[in-house]
Order: sequence, then structure tokens, then C-alpha cells
Amino acid sequence: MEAAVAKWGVVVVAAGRGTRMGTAESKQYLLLRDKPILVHTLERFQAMDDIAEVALIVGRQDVDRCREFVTEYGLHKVKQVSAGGSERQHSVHLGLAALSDSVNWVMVHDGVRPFVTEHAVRSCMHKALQTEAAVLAVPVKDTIKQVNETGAITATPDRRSLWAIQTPQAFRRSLLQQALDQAAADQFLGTDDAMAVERLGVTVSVAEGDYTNIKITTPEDLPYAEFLLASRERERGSKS
Ligand SMILES: Nc1ccn([C@@H]2O[C@H](COP(=O)(O)OP(=O)(O)OP(=O)(O)O)[C@@H](O)[C@H]2O)c(=O)n1
Ligand SMILES: C[C@](O)(CO)[C@H](O)COP(=O)(O)O
Repeated sequence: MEAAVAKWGVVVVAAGRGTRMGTAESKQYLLLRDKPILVHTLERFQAMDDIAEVALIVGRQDVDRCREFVTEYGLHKVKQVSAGGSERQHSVHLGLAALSDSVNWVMVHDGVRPFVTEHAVRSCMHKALQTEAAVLAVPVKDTIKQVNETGAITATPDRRSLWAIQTPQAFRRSLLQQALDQAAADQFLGTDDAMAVERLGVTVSVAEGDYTNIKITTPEDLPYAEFLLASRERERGSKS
């Protein structure tokens, strides 16, 4: 039997409130130089030939302005802009349902990770095609301690086995669908997409990414994001 051709879709989740950022405007709409953070993120996938379509999941109150961004910034791979759920995992579940039926491989990406590189996305896609499920990650640089509610250290896991997990997270679509359906049925909530797949007993692989693929989360991330943007522009300028 002939192997089905991979058709990739991306679910970009941006329906969070950005509580840890603490700004009146949700963090995904804060301007990084001249454009909202979310637009920078969408442009990463817009530029990749092997991405067929993007489903963008945002807060219900932001659907209209995001549809306007799609037109204003020429983000024609964004085929769907729809409302998310109360938790990230619910937003991912809704995004998966919004992709065209013909999409058979999927990546999930945080709308607030605008510095992911094409090289890193490709290595995640490649690893997923080999193994069914893969996430970008970097080895942790600090020593990590487990601390109890009284503030006492209870364990120091071996750092050599610890990785900080990022997005994109890439899966055969049917596998992620099964995992999220099961998680919903069991009322299981994970903090990333891989957790739903792991609990099915399926191995999720790691593709090594970059430390610069930050999730813009707290106020001190903003000046670093400006710095990263300026560095990327300098790099592009020196290549052209
Ligand atoms: N119900 C939710 C919650 C989060 N997200 C998205 O998931 C990504 C990663 O989440 P996080 O950084 O935690 O964003 P927020 O939930 O917005 O932040 P906070 O936890 O500080 O409120 C973000 O792009 C966020 O918009 C989402 O689509 N739907
Ligand atoms: C999916 C994720 O970005 C991987 O690091 C992260 O777990 C999202 O978590 P958050 O609690 O929504 O910040």
C-alpha cells in the first residue's frame, strides 16, 4: 500500500488571558516593535512551504480583530479563526477540529512563541514523521529541585534527564485526536499536548530546539524579546 502524503496543519493557540504578564491587553496582542506578538508567530508558519494551513484559536472577543490581522498581514494560510476554551488543552482540542479533513499531520504551537526557527520546526516535523509524536525541547541548564509546600527540598532529579519542553509539538493527527478525546472523557488536563499522548502509552520523542524559542510569559520576557527580534533582523541583514 502506498504511504499517504503528509499534509501538515498547525494549531496556533492564543486564547489565554496572560495573567502572569499582568497587562490590561492580553500579551499576545502586545506590540513587538511594530506588530503584535501573535502576528510575528503566525509569520513563522506563513513562510514555510510545507505547512498547508493554520487554525488560529483566540478569545471569543478577539475573533474579529484576528480576522482583520489575517487580511492586513497577508496571513493567507490561516484558514480558520475561532474561539478557544477555558484551558489551553480545550483550545487545542477545538483547533484540531477546525483543521481541514485532508490534514493528516499536525503541530500545536503557542501564539506567544514568536522566535521559533524554521530549522527547529523542521526538525520537530521530521522527528514526528519518524516516530508519530515529537516535541521541541532543550536540556535544562539549572539544577532543578522538587520543593514541598513548606519550602523544603524533597528531591534533586538528575539533570541529565531533564529537558525544558517547548512548542511546536507535532503528531499524526489521528493520534492527537484520540489522545485529546480520551483526556476530555477522563477529565484529564495536561500542561502540554504530549501529556495527553503519553498517557495512552505512546512514546513521544524529543527534537532538540533552541533556548531562544521562549514563551513570552512574564514582564521580564519583553525586553529580551525586543533583543531577540533585533538580533534576528541583524542576522537577516548580514545574509542579504
Ligand atoms: N485557555 C487557553 C489558555 C492558554 N492558551 C494559549 O496557550 C499558550 C501558552 O499559554 P500561557 O503562556 O500560559 O498563556 P496564558 O494562559 O495566556 O498565560 P497565563 O497562564 O499567565 O494566564 C498561549 O499562547 C495562550 O494564549 C489558549 O489558547 N487557551
Ligand atoms: C506547552 C508549553 O508551552 C510547553 O512548555 C507549556 O507547557 C504551556 O504551559 P502554560 O502553563 O500554558 O504556560
